[in-house]
Amino acid sequence: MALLEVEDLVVRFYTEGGVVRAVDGLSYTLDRGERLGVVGESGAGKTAAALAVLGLLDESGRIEGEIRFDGESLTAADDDRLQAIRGGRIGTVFQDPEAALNPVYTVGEQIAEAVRTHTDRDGAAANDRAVALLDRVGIPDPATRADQYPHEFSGGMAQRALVAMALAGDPDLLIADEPTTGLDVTVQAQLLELLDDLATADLAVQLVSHDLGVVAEFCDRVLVLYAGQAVERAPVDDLFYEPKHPYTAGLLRSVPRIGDSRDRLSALSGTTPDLSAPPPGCRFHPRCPYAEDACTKHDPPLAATDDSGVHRAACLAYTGDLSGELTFSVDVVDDDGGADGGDSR
Ligand SMILES: Nc1ncnc2c1ncn2[C@@H]1O[C@H](COP(=O)(O)OP(=O)(O)OP(=O)(O)O)[C@@H](O)[C@H]1O
Repeated sequence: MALLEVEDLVVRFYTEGGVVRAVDGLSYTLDRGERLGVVGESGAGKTAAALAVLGLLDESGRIEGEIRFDGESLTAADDDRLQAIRGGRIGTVFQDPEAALNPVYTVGEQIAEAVRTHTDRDGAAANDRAVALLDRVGIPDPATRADQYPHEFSGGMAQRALVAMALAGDPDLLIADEPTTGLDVTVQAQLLELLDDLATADLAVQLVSHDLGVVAEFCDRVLVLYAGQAVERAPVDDLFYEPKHPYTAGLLRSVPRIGDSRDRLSALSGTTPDLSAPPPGCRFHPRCPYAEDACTKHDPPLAATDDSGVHRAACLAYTGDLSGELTFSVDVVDDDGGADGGDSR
């Protein structure tokens, strides 16, 4: 049984401008110890999907579908139960660590509070555990640091402290939403190294990121979202070296590369559609260079692109309904960081 099972998830926001279907029929699983990257442009529904799993959508958000964690339905769980799981068996790390810490309590107090809430440790044992967790996430002189306030921490240190807090309940799953965004490049790399060190057979990670480089480096499997739907799902190398969906290929071509003077902006033109009135058929068809008449009528399922079925893409090319062929080329980055000549298929 998978650790996390998401089945036909729909997230709707009720706004003055109409009903926004931020996530529309999303299904995926995450195994124990696995690292799943969730990528896509801004507005793809990455955060809404993560918040739905955590039961953290704001009041205008409504969920349909089924979410199971370790066999237990989270969609059927009451608020108390969800709160116990969240921060306990599912840890979270978000962007903007300074905003996530409370300025009036010391960092150690905040981590100790999470330890008290999610374990049976109390008093001095909880404080000791907080210091041990700060040590675990690589904060030097953790006992002194525990007594400091958030404003005394740099952005990178604050993010480490939040990772420590996320570990308070000894989670099986860490949901990290843009955890390195906003940190400077060196600090980003260090934080990724820390996550790499923590994510073992005992800790699965769902990493939400718009940064394809981060995902390529860290994840085992990748889920590509477009306009609230999964358009491609594959093991990380397959996805980056042999994307099967025109949107993924466009995303990869949009990544700027050192020494490459070609106009990358032409790689993916247009923007994410209005999710209160998405285009009919394949949602990507207005931006797709391969679109045919059929694409305006049929919403393609996430179909197998090979015999094994592990690499799936939602494109009519894989249901036999496209008369043309997909022949996109994708530059891959070789080990020394340069782009090679392109890999035409
Ligand atoms: N609280 C909300 N109320 C109304 N609409 C929302 C709300 N939160 C998200 N949305 C809408 O849902 C859609 C998906 O948003 P979401 O934040 O999940 O995208 P994302 O892929 O995480 O993008 P980003 O990278 O910008 O965070 C967008 O159209 C967004 O405007």
